[in-house]
Amino acid sequence: MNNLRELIRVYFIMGSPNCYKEPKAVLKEAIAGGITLFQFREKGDGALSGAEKLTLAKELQVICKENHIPFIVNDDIELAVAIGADGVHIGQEDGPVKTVRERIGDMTLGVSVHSMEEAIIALQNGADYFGIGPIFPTKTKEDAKPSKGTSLIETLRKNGYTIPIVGIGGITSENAASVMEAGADGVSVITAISHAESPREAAKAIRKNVGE
Ligand SMILES: Cc1ncsc1CCOP(=O)(O)O
Ligand SMILES: C=C1C=NC(C)=NC1=N
Ligand SMILES: [Mg+2]
Repeated sequence: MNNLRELIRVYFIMGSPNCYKEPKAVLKEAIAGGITLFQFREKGDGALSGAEKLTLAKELQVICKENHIPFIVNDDIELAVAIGADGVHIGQEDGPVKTVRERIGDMTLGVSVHSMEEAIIALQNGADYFGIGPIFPTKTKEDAKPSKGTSLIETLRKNGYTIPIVGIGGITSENAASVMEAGADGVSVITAISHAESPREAAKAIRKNVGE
């Protein structure tokens, strides 16, 4: 994916457990509201698996394709390769970055990092962007580490790391600007959009506050 730094500006992440309404409808509304990138993250209580997960992934991928929004898959490398996703996002527990990079070729590779050490190793092994968080408290990821604010983003930038960075965790239209001011290139959001009365209005409000 080219111009990844711009693409991660309003990075919506969602799976069926995060939606009150039909996931397809939520995604269409979020796209109408101005998200710039989408990640399919089918995880947590009630998450689909097997054929149902594959079907939903393909349905959401079609919606993204029709709207020229790149489609990223969380965790499930084999799914990403099988459907020709634009990229994958992995956490520290999803295996060595090097192994994943060898498996996916030049697909975009996002890595969650929680420390300078993890960031340096991920960068050396081929990460294209970092997901850093939780920035603010979140209930969405039950095994999330404690929220640590924007300190790691600021430290990376102070030390001259220019890799694209997206903040994640408890981000809303109210606090999104502070994540950008800390040096992030974008914000990743799940429930502020997926639980909104109007996902379109929620995405629009976030987009407005992170700059066009
Ligand atoms: C996947 C993930 N990683 C760190 S926090 C988080 C959940 C973010 O969800 P929300 O935007 O609803 O706080
Ligand atoms: C845990 C995560 C952190 N960051 C991003 C962008 N996606 C994730 N799934
Ligand atoms: Mg993971």
